[in-house]
Amino acid sequence: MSFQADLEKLLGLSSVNYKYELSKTELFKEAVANDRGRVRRDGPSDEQKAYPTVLGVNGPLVFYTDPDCTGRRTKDTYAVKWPEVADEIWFKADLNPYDPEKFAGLLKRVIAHLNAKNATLYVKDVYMGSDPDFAVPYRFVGEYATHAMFVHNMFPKNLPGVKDVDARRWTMLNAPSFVCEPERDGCRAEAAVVIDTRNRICLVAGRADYCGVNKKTIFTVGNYLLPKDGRLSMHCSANVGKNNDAAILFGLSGTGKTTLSADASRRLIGDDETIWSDNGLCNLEDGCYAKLINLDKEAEPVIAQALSKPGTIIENVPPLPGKKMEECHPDVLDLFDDSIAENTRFSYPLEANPNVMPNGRGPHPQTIVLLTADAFGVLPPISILEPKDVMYHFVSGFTARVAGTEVGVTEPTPTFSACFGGPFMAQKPNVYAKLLADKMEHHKARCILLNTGWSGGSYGVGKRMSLKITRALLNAALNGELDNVETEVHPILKLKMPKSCPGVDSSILNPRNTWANKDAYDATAIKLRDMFRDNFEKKGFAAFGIEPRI
Ligand SMILES: Nc1ncnc2c1ncn2[C@@H]1O[C@H](COP(=O)(O)OP(=O)(O)O)[C@@H](O)[C@H]1O
Ligand SMILES: C=C(OP(=O)(O)O)C(=O)O
Ligand SMILES: [Mn+2]
Repeated sequence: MSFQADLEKLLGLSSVNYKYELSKTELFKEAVANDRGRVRRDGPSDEQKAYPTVLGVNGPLVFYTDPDCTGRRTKDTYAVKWPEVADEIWFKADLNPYDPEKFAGLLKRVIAHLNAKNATLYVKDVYMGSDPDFAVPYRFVGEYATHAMFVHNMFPKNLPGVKDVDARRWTMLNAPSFVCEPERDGCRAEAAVVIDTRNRICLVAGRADYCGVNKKTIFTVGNYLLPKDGRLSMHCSANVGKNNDAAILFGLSGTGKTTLSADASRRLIGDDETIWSDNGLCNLEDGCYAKLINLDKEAEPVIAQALSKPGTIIENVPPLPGKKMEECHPDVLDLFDDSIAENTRFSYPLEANPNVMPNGRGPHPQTIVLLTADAFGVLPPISILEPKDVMYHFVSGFTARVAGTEVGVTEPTPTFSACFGGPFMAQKPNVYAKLLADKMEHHKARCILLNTGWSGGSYGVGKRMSLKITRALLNAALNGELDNVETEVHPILKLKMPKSCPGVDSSILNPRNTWANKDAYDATAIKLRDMFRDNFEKKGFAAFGIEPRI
């Protein structure tokens, strides 16, 4: 069936103007010409007037999202509560149930809106995953050329050998010009992101134009589908060392998956979503989506070098004072300016990194890394985990971020997000935990908990661990240099801390040593321990057969 006939049948799109499979150059031109304010309800905002979406000939496409939408709208993310998935899907505050009738009404209204305005829609056919055994056909249909270019950058294309493409395809409809009406549409706000498992549709209705929505939504679908066939889908990055030794790095946003997996001495599999199946590891993507804020070009050379490559997309980074975006070259951007967003981003195709694994695949991992960025500053910089500890920390999914960037805010915000990616885990955490336990048992990987957060005190007193130290700790673990090292057990947090590590001052390995005020350290560690215990109780993890470890 032609894609038009397919979209008419699936969605009822009948009087729209498709731009199908435009090249990146064409999408680039369309984005520059049209994306700025074109489909916004009330025209470009002041920010967008100041920073039009533009670019030079070979530089990046610089895109500014709606100022209120510089990240994912987790509270506005839903899955339709069809009876057949009502018990299976893990509905929660960041994946809410959507009433099936209300969803049918909303979808109809979005389609009527697009038909009425004779919308131009960009269509891209890609795959989630580069292993034809399980790759999920993903059709993007949306109003922004920028989003189509993002999808082109980020996902595998032209994958031979995928079976039943038409029957298995998922379609995203992304319509930022629509405005949801909560009362009528049954949602919370003027925008909603909804997954419909029965019809294999992802709907982005309204202003949710952060590029990341176009990947995280379909990953949530992947996390729903792939475990059904025994494939473990994971919110983790992955890379491979010189001895064909693979590592996976789990972590919530901001903990270092992208940064630490981009290592010139290791080949990258992927920076965000990885499948662990009987075939080994496989990336779901074909690109990276790195944070740009305060990028230290010396400490992060792999990401920095990709900045000068053609065909990349930069999101929400303002130009340096006095620079015009028309000169657009990465050097006119102020990577330290967080006035639009802390979450400034950079999407680049994997081909912009010279050191990647072919076809996004690699062997079974020898090392499992759980990343956390503990802004309380009490977790050890590195801990060696037994399999039972891994399961405990995997379901706990702890990180603590700084509360905000306002002056005077010093209290870290704890987050417990199961499987280090709660919002994207469409099935219940025990499904992923069981698969991880089985695979770990079978492949005997070593495991560490790496704290990329604060040392020498909580946020406001201590400092974030330097990338140099974090990388030295990580490399020592990856090289097996911590396999037989002497350890001590943290008396409160029950974590096994190495007493020495090559290239790292041993005095920092026990975090208590780095705090001037030992009583404050002990009190904060106890507070964090109690948070772990409360979370474990509240979520009922014991019922999954997970042992409490703290
Ligand atoms: N010690 C550290 N380890 C990892 N990242 C660090 C460290 N110190 C600062 N950072 C910064 O923290 C951020 C980590 O974000 P990122 O790698 O994008 O995480 P994720 O991909 O898990 O969301 C980056 O901006 C990085 O520069
Ligand atoms: C793109 C995202 O992932 P991460 O921050 O984990 O890189 C996101 O959370 O929106
Ligand atoms: Mn990332």
